[in-house]
Amino acid sequence: MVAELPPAPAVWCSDLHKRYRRRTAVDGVSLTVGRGEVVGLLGPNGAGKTTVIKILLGLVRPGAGDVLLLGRPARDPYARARVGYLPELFRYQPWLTAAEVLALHVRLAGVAVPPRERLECLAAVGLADRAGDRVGGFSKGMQQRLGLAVALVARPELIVLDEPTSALDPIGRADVRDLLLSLKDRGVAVLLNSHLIGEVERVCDRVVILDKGQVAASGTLEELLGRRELRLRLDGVSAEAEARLAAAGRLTRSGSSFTVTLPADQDTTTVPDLVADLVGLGVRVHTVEPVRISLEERLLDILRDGQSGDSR
Ligand SMILES: Nc1ncnc2c1ncn2[C@@H]1O[C@H](COP(=O)(O)OP(=O)(O)OP(=O)(O)O)[C@@H](O)[C@H]1O
Repeated sequence: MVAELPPAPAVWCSDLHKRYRRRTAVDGVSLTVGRGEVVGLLGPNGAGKTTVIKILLGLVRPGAGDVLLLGRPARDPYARARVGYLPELFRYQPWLTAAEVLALHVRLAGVAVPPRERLECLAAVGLADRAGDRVGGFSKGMQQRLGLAVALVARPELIVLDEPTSALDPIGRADVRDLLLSLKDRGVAVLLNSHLIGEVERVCDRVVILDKGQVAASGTLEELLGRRELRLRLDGVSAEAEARLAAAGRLTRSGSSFTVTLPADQDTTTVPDLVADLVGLGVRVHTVEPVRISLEERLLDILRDGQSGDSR
């Protein structure tokens, strides 16, 4: 009976609060990260993202609220051993080699990870040829790559990454994106705090937007970005074809340019069906361009709305 229960979410927290003296850092945050889900935490400087992460990991004690990691209290050693963490401010023992740092973290996690697998982990973050070099001689970006390897090495079920690409060059950022996608494929849950919205938009299943210590919005990208527009450039549009376009969604026209605002419940066949019908009605279709509001635009809208309604 128990075996049939679905596994507990990777992260579950409810109504977290944290004050530093008179400053409220976190003000009633609840969120979950499902198994194998990649969730992005977004928000302006000082929104409370790092504080939430530290509460989740048991590094900061909340004033109120409950946390479960992998179904267990955050301080439970079982849960801790299965969580990989890259802190925002990272520093590793400068006198150790990269391989020794990983060996140390594997020992701390109490997991048997053979040296070959540890090397693969260094290779995954682009440090294969630096395994024997001391960390003290690493650039900042290389130390951040090592931090990612530390977060990955003990076969975690959940990885929490606080600004994992802040020191990385564009190739490093692309590597991290690929890494996150491969973790997702392996069913590892990821909580990602990043200011790089494009990065979040590419890899995250869901996004939680924090502002002034509260959840300002959350949902899948579809839910948050909502309606999609389709821009078409067409010739030979009869009244019947125009009616077909209008049936697909709200229609505006400027000469040969048509814009259809598609409803939220459209599926993968909506656009190809529309194009096939238009061609069938004798329309010549020059371009079909789906346009979606970007996460950055949506984030700015949400934060500006919060400011205009703000009395604090
Ligand atoms: N150790 C601390 N002592 C006092 N205040 C703190 C401490 N840590 C965080 N704060 C305050 O809590 C608030 C939230 O900070 P936090 O670091 O969680 O924000 P953040 O969203 O991660 O910001 P950023 O994007 O700049 O990293 C800020 O007002 C900050 O000044």
